[in-house]
Amino acid sequence: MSFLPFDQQKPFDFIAVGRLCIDLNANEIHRPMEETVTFTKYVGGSPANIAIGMARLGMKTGFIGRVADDQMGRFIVRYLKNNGIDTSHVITDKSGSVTGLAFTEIKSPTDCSILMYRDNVADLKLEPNDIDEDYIRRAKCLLISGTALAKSPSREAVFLALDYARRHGTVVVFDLDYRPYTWQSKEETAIYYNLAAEKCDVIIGTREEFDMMERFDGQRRDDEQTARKWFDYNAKIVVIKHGKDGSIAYTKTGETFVGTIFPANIVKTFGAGDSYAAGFIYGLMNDWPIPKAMEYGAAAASIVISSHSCSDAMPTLAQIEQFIEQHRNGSAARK
Ligand SMILES: Nc1ncnc2c1ncn2[C@@H]1O[C@H](COP(=O)(O)OP(=O)(O)O)[C@@H](O)[C@H]1O
Ligand SMILES: O=C(O)C[C@@H](O)[C@H](O)C(=O)COP(=O)(O)O
Repeated sequence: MSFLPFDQQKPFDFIAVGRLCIDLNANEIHRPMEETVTFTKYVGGSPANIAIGMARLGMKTGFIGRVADDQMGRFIVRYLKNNGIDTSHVITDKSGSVTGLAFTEIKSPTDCSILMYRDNVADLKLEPNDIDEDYIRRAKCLLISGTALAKSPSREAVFLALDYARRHGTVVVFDLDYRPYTWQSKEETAIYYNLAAEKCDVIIGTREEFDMMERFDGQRRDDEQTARKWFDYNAKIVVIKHGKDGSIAYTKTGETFVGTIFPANIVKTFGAGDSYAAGFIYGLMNDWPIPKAMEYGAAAASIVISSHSCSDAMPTLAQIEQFIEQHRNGSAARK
């Protein structure tokens, strides 16, 4: 059964809007940042990672965003192009902004953190004028990520993209992607996340991210109550991720699907959510049953957390299928 109206006539499968950054992942793992001296540079930023994941899975993918007018910005654009991603709407910001950097600290397979350098970053300079209505009209699916709502003018640009998507029947997926350090206040964060979520068809987030959105609601919701809230707006599917405890998906039509995980030789925990999103959205776009989409998301996540990078480790379809085959009895999504 089809949950979402992906318009097969549209030439682009997937367009992401928002953050294009750099990850600098510690080479000397299992030690604190203070003792780390070398890093490997990768393209990063949650929506960039998801777009790369979708392109690796064979989807015709584009990106709307701003990069700094520097070597890092050019590195990002080149990497996207090399991965077959359309960069016609990736704008070089000329205001003197810089590329956002995420230094990743890998203290142990379960104790990882990210040190972000995000002052005056190019990605948050995205303007409403950068949002091309026709480009969004030509996409089956638009991905927005919450961090792009943290500041103007990027915030207004995202809301405009949302309006264009709704006007033209482009399915909108919201990856909550909550990064506290990008925001000024808890109130502001919850307000803008909720305003955006009202307009989205699919909402994907961790329990903690949904808790942040519900902070001022005066009631504590369980996963099902959280999902139901969004079905009164535009959502058809809500996915709540629980790290190593898997994920749970709810549909507006009343189904619940529990997704378990695959084994992983964990190098670091970040990248799980982005790779899960790519595998899951790919499945939705192919009209698969939701448990199968969740299985591909979980497999992609295990592959990425078993690797050093997020973007560069995004698997192809063949890699996911081979991985699932190898771990056939290790995971299942059940109704
Ligand atoms: N330790 C783990 N082992 C195997 N799979 C994991 C592990 N942690 C996360 N995953 C997979 O990645 C998905 C998303 O992870 P989660 O940590 O909840 O998201 P995020 O990275 O956005 O915080 C999970 O639902 C699960 O499928
Ligand atoms: O999103 C960023 O700016 C950093 C990412 O590239 C990073 O590697 C990461 O945190 C991935 O996020 P996750 O998939 O939600 O763990």
